[in-house]
Amino acid sequence: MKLLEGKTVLVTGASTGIGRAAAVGAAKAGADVVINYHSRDDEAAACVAEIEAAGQRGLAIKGDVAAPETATEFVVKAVEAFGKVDVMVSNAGICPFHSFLDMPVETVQRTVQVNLLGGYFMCQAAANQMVRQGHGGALIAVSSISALVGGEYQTHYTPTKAGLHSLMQSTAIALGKHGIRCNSVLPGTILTEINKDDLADEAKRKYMEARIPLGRLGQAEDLAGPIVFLASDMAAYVTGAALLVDGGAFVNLQ
Ligand SMILES: NC(=O)C1=CN([C@@H]2O[C@H](COP(=O)(O)OP(=O)(O)OC[C@H]3O[C@@H](n4cnc5c(N)ncnc54)[C@H](O)[C@@H]3O)[C@@H](O)[C@H]2O)C=CC1
Ligand SMILES: C[C@H](O)[C@@H]1OC(=O)[C@H](O)[C@@H]1O
Repeated sequence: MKLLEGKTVLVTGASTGIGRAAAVGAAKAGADVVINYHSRDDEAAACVAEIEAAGQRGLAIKGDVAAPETATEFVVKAVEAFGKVDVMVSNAGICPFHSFLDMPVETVQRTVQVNLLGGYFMCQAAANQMVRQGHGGALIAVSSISALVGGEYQTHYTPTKAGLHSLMQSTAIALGKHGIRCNSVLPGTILTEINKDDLADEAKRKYMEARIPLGRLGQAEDLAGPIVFLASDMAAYVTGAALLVDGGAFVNLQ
């Protein structure tokens, strides 16, 4: 029996990067998968094709996670299509690198709305559905190593990642009585579109690589296993936890 057989997994921001790897990983582990995506119809369709190639049902629903109604609609459409929601992977996020002293108000507001409030509304909508269903579930937030450390050009971003980590701790308490487990993954530096421009700087990329005991930057697929694990019954007694997936970067002080 596959780890996620019989489960319906929802993933936000899944047309690219970590979200897509999580969606495809969940399908390979036997889940039907519904993805949220913001704008890239072609990439969303390609993700659904990968889910179907793994032998599972897939569905893509467009929407901006910053709008609370997107979360309600996402869950309603997932239930209409596949009957239930067992897992919510709240992954959608942005990181427009910018210096602190002249940070535009709109950049701060949008980053908080997408990363933190988007995650909040998605997890809340999924949890309400899970409570109605009455057989538990799992919420997984894609937080970051940046929940634990700072970034000079990420003063608007790192608080949202700390916020998601904190959200999973509080929802673990609020939802434990309903059998809903709440955990976060804390990726290190993973090569995706979100940091393509930042890591185009060869010196920065080499510096980041040199800080990682496992000797390489991460790939989106490195997150699939940890997310599938936390979604699965193998993690039945894991809640309120945060799993670093960073090649050892966080512990590498000297
Ligand atoms: N790449 C990295 O080094 C790390 C990434 N993360 C987090 O992982 C998550 C995924 O990012 P990546 O896969 O790295 O980059 P990515 O840019 O490939 O993925 C982000 C996804 O979120 C979607 N998205 C953005 N705004 C949205 C909105 N308003 N509504 C719906 N979807 C929206 C994008 O369309 C994209 O598919 C983000 O939350 C990011 O903060 C965390 C730690 C490290
Ligand atoms: C986008 C950044 O490269 C990435 O985002 C994170 O959360 C990591 O800590 C990296 O800074």
